[in-house]
Amino acid sequence: MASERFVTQVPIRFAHCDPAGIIFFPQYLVLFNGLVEDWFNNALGLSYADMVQKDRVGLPIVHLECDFRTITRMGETVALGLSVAKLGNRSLTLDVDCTGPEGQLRVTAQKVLVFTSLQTHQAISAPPAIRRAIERWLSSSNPTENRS
Ligand SMILES: CC(C)(COP(=O)(O)OP(=O)(O)OC[C@H]1O[C@@H](n2cnc3c(N)ncnc32)[C@H](O)[C@@H]1OP(=O)(O)O)[C@@H](O)C(=O)NCCC(=O)NCCSC(=O)c1cc(O)c2ccccc2c1O
Repeated sequence: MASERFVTQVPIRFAHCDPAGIIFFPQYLVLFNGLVEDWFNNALGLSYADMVQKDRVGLPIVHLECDFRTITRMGETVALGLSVAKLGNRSLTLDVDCTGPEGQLRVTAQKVLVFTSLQTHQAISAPPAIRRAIERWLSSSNPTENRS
């Protein structure tokens, strides 16, 4: 699939870290979930809150692979990046990563998300408006740097 990429800068705070001042590993998963929300809101032009609260569409994770390569410390600002590996029928596979201020790769991960009905908690086809927005973003020529 196309290699369009969404990037956002995130300050690493006290609450992200263990007593050693190093980011605690589950926090990466929280940050990567926020990255998906930011991608919806700021790159796809879709409100993630509306998807969940109005449309009652869920996007739970069903598969995760993660490599932790270098530590990240409190006080650093890191870049979180996202690209679409595969847009399936009911699933969306995303490659996400975290890089340090000097561009060192800290974490790489691949996650598979599934569109669900929040009424039934069963898988559903990707809603057409979401599919169209992702396809439009994939075919656009400029990588998105989130500046919010
Ligand atoms: C999500 C499920 C209900 C899916 O059930 P099932 O796997 O039976 O569905 P299908 O067989 O139809 O498959 C759909 C689709 O997904 C692909 N797939 C399924 N499993 C995997 C896998 N392990 N690895 C790779 N791919 C998989 C499959 O190939 C199909 O792809 P197509 O593109 O071909 O259609 C069920 O799996 C389930 O309920 N799982 C538990 C999910 C869970 O509890 N996750 C962890 C916590 S939830 C969470 O973190 C979460 C995060 C959010 O951001 C949310 C946002 C909004 C609402 C809720 C959120 C949320 O709960």
